[in-house]
Amino acid sequence: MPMWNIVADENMPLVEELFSTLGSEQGRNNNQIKRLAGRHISRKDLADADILLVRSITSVNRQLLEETSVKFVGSATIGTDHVDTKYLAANDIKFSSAPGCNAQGVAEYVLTSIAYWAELRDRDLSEVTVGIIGAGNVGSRVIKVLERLGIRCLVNDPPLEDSGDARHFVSLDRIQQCDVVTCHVPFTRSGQYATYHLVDEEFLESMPNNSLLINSARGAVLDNKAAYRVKQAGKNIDYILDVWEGEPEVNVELMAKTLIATPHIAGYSQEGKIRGTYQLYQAVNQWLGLENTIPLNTLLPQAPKWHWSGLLSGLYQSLKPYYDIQADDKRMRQVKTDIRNKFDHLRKTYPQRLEFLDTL
Ligand SMILES: NC(=O)c1ccc[n+]([C@@H]2O[C@H](COP(=O)([O-])OP(=O)(O)OC[C@H]3O[C@@H](n4cnc5c(N)ncnc54)[C@H](O)[C@@H]3O)[C@@H](O)[C@H]2O)c1
Ligand SMILES: O=C(O)[C@H](O)[C@H](O)COP(=O)(O)O
Repeated sequence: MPMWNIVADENMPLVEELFSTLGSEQGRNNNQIKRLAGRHISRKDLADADILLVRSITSVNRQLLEETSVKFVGSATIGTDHVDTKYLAANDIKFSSAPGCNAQGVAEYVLTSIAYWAELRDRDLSEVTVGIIGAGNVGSRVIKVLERLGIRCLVNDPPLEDSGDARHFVSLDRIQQCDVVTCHVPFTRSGQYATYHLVDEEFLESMPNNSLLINSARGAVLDNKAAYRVKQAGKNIDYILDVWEGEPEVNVELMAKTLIATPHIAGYSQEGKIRGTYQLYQAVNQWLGLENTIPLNTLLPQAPKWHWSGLLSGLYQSLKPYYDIQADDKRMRQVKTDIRNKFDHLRKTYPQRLEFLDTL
């Protein structure tokens, strides 16, 4: 008899290595692990499941979990907008996500994006100001990387500011005036700090000419239709977009107007995915009162690291051997038709990418 019935997204690495013998130190047998495509996990699949491990494409809610035996849900992601946490709490289902797991990958994506834009548009990064919206795990890391290179950053994060965080924050109006704006907020539809369409037509119109907007948070943080309209009306602004409103749908007209377009892979470093699964392994162990017998460092690849030189000129060319963001853009643009159905495939077959910045 298996000890635990586990259903896991097919795109999550190391689930077998970490979960199949979980509990075996207590004399229990192998657990049963069923791998499924995240977008198609159904209530039927979970009838006998104890543990459900998902990524961001599985909507976890009453519709999925009612009348199943699931007692633990883990999401190997930073974002949790696909999970109805209130429903889980009300039904005594333990929930855990993986805060910060792929923050480094996103920070490296943003750094490379800015370096690419600066090279293409002949901008001197020592004279550029970057506005960061959201200074949590990802935003803070972006700030650290940019400031270490001497790039000026301004930060907007009203929830942190209101909580008494001592860092210096600026208003959203001030962020709009920056040369580069990058979004690192969770997706929230309601409440005092809702981020739905936080970057709207008015915001984009207020940005200076020759500026850059990066969205690697969640698609609907940027009003995609407004972004298209603003560009179509002739505004001189560049977009680098990793996330899309209504994924796996992609607004192809907007995509045609982007400098870089990628299929929600900003955080897709190998290490980020491994950390995501590992954080769930830790959470399940804690839930069951078990020790973490497998150390994380035995699972992570040893990647070659980029040398911080402090030199801003030629930055993109020095980063490119470590992360080629143009290749990611090309993969997405090669999809000429029916991108909705090919979006998940692009993500599933994403080439291995390793983190190149050493400890910050
Ligand atoms: N593209 C990707 O591959 C990828 C990878 C990782 C995370 N993400 C997205 O990035 C988001 C941020 O990740 P994180 O780890 O930094 O999350 P986090 O929770 O650590 O930080 C989010 C920050 O945003 C702030 N915030 C909330 N509402 C705000 C508002 N209205 N205006 C300004 N700031 C606001 C919060 O106070 C917090 O400091 C995630 O929720 C996820 O949606 C995307
Ligand atoms: O929130 C996150 O952690 C990221 O958006 C994550 O990389 C999304 O990847 P997915 O779970 O869809 O594979």
